[in-house]
Amino acid sequence: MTALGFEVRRARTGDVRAIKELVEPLVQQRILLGKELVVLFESLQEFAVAVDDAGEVIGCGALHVMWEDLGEVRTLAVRSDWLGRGVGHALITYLEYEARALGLHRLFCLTFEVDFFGRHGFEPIDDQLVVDPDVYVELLHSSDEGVAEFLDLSRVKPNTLGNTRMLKTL
Ligand SMILES: CC(=O)SCCNC(=O)CCNC(=O)[C@H](O)C(C)(C)COP(=O)(O)OP(=O)(O)OC[C@H]1O[C@@H](n2cnc3c(N)ncnc32)[C@H](O)[C@@H]1OP(=O)(O)O
Repeated sequence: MTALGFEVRRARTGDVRAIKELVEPLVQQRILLGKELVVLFESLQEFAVAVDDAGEVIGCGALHVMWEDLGEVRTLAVRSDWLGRGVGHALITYLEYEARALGLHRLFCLTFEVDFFGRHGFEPIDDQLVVDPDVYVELLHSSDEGVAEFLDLSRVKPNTLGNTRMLKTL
């Protein structure tokens, strides 16, 4: 038994289907960007999961490296029966630790959960460009949809409507 009834650990291949199941309703509500199973397997090393004492996945979150100093928190979700019990806090704490270990100094997120991220030190950045113009041009070469959202490209605008762009300095 763990003290809080759950623990956060690096994700394993055996967690991927549970992650997909956990995020699917949020994808349907357009809260999270949808990812096919193959994409989840391919980005497995980015993921952390929260598991209850029975080993069931009750939360997930991912850290995507975008540039030398810049990363993004992605796909943070907690199962509805576990909300408000510190699982989200534990996941974001884990991802921030990983970010620092990787040498990142800034974390971006695009979210409706402004209060939650605000309490964890993220601040809204509106339309502010947070990378130098030369880095912006480099990032345009990325085929990643999340990076396109970060760059606020017009083709992804339907995905980002109503979300708040936030940044935290680590
Ligand atoms: C970048 C992106 O991924 S954006 C997408 C973000 N995710 C979503 O929008 C999906 C839907 N939302 C969720 O899944 C969740 O609401 C999350 C992930 C945002 C937060 O997860 P939760 O596990 O509920 O967060 P957590 O329990 O840590 O904090 C929520 C509240 O519980 C309280 N809480 C209760 N117990 C604890 C505890 N032991 N430790 C910390 N906080 C606790 C917190 O104080 C907080 O209260 P507050 O909101 O009044 O400040």
